[in-house]
Amino acid sequence: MSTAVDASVPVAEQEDGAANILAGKKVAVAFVLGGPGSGKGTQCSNIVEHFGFTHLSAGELLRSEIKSGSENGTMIDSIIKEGKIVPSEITVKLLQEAMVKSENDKFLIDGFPRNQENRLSFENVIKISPEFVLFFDCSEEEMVRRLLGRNQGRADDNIETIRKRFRVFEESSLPVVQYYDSKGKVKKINAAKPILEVFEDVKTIFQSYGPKAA
Ligand SMILES: Nc1ncnc2c1ncn2[C@@H]1O[C@H](COP(=O)(O)OP(=O)(O)O)[C@@H](O)[C@H]1O
Ligand SMILES: Nc1ccn([C@@H]2O[C@H](COP(=O)(O)OP(=O)(O)O)[C@@H](O)[C@H]2O)c(=O)n1
Ligand SMILES: [Mg+2]
Repeated sequence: MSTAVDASVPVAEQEDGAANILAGKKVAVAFVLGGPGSGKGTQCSNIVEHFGFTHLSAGELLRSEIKSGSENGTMIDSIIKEGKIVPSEITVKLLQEAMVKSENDKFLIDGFPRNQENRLSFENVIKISPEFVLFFDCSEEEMVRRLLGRNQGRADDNIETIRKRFRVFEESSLPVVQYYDSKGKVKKINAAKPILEVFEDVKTIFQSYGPKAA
């Protein structure tokens, strides 16, 4: 995979690999990872309210793509129903479009990167390193309970697909968390607690992070 600089994007003003330029502006990104049902979306909504980030959920972008009747929709739909991971070029393109369209310069990218291919594709195409990675740690038993009670009409919130998603999470997503941990970028949160208590810990991270995230 090429790591060459894309000439259409201004040369990045790297600050410790963290801030970067997207369509001419400096952009800060936090990745939000954790198993299915760990509370990523719930906490992202709270972070948006308190810290002014734009929330981009990779899963939501893919579900909108299905609904829009795009030519990839049928393929994405069957991958999600199998609990597998959609090819990175599709997901990264959707994220890139959403970031370019946004007026904001601070993004929470939720449910991404879900495997090493996702991570490398984002690095190569968008060329932004995350400021940090929030990792929501929760037991499978609790995550199953939450997913079966979520009631959002999702085609993948059934016990058969949930089991598959847990295996994909262990095999493909945890290595991404380990990769960022080796770079000292992971902020691990105990996500088994009630929503407001989890948010207290999330707040501490964003508050101590400094002006860019405040
Ligand atoms: N800390 C928590 N305790 C109990 N239920 C929670 C908690 N966080 C989220 N939930 C609920 O669990 C379900 C899954 O949460 P969600 O934020 O969609 O998780 P994810 O995006 O990680 O799959 C939702 O119904 C949500 O209201
Ligand atoms: N980076 C991503 C994110 C989601 N997805 C797909 O979308 C599904 C739902 O993702 P999600 O983030 O909305 O799911 P939750 O972890 O929030 O329950 C995943 O199980 C994958 O099939 C993907 O292929 N690649
Ligand atoms: Mg979610």
